[in-house]
Amino acid sequence: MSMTADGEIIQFDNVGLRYGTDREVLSDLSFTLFPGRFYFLTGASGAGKTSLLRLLYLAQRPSRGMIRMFGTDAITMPRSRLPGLRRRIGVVFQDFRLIPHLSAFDNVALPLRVAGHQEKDLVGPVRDILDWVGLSDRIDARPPTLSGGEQQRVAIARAVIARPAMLVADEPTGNVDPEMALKLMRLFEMLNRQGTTVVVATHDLDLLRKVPESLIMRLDRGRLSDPTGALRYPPRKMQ
Ligand SMILES: Nc1ncnc2c1ncn2[C@@H]1O[C@H](COP(=O)(O)OP(=O)(O)OP(=O)(O)O)[C@@H](O)[C@H]1O
Repeated sequence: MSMTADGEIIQFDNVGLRYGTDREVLSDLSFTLFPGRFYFLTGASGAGKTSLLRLLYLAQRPSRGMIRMFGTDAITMPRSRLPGLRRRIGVVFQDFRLIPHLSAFDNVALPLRVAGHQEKDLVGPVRDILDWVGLSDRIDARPPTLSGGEQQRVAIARAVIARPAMLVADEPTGNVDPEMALKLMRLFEMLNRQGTTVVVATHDLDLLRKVPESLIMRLDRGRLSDPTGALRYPPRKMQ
């Protein structure tokens, strides 16, 4: 049974974001994300997708409004709680952001080492997850020697090695070919079926059709709409 099986995982209430003194790039965002669901965030370039994801993975504070995450008020909580909360969120970027001089193994092991896991305890899980993304024969390879699709699979393995409750991906298929994009979506779907809440930002509308059970959030110049009712969808019954 997942720790987050009940209630909401994330709640935004009247959230706004401006950078410096410019106009707001996100306005009046009120929505709830429920555990175990698969969300797409769509919208034109500049609509604010990356900004919203940065709020979701706690890389950015909003200028106004309330954000609750995993039952904690993310705005008023002491800063010392931030790392603990962040550890429950895995992040995948369009440009992979792997550490080039570390092997695939060491890139994936990093979150566990940072969290203080013993070497003897992490070798098995890291090998298993690299096997799961289909890279058991590239464990010692450094990122610059891997293809885009291989690098993105290392990045996905790194994002989920610590078993996050939520996986956030910002245009994860932007730098891979359509066939690999489909494979990556299948990995996200598999994680979702195991209970991970998934949020994928993309402007690729074809991708949305690849995950029929997904819920769609649309950003238009910083404002959200929900063509499929994603924002008020009830939690899926846990089996
Ligand atoms: N650090 C920043 N400082 C100032 N303005 C920013 C900053 N980051 C983003 N913006 C502005 O905020 C708006 C939304 O940008 P954001 O990157 O969130 O959109 P996006 O939907 O992800 O776009 P894209 O698909 O092109 O990446 C844009 O007008 C952008 O110029």
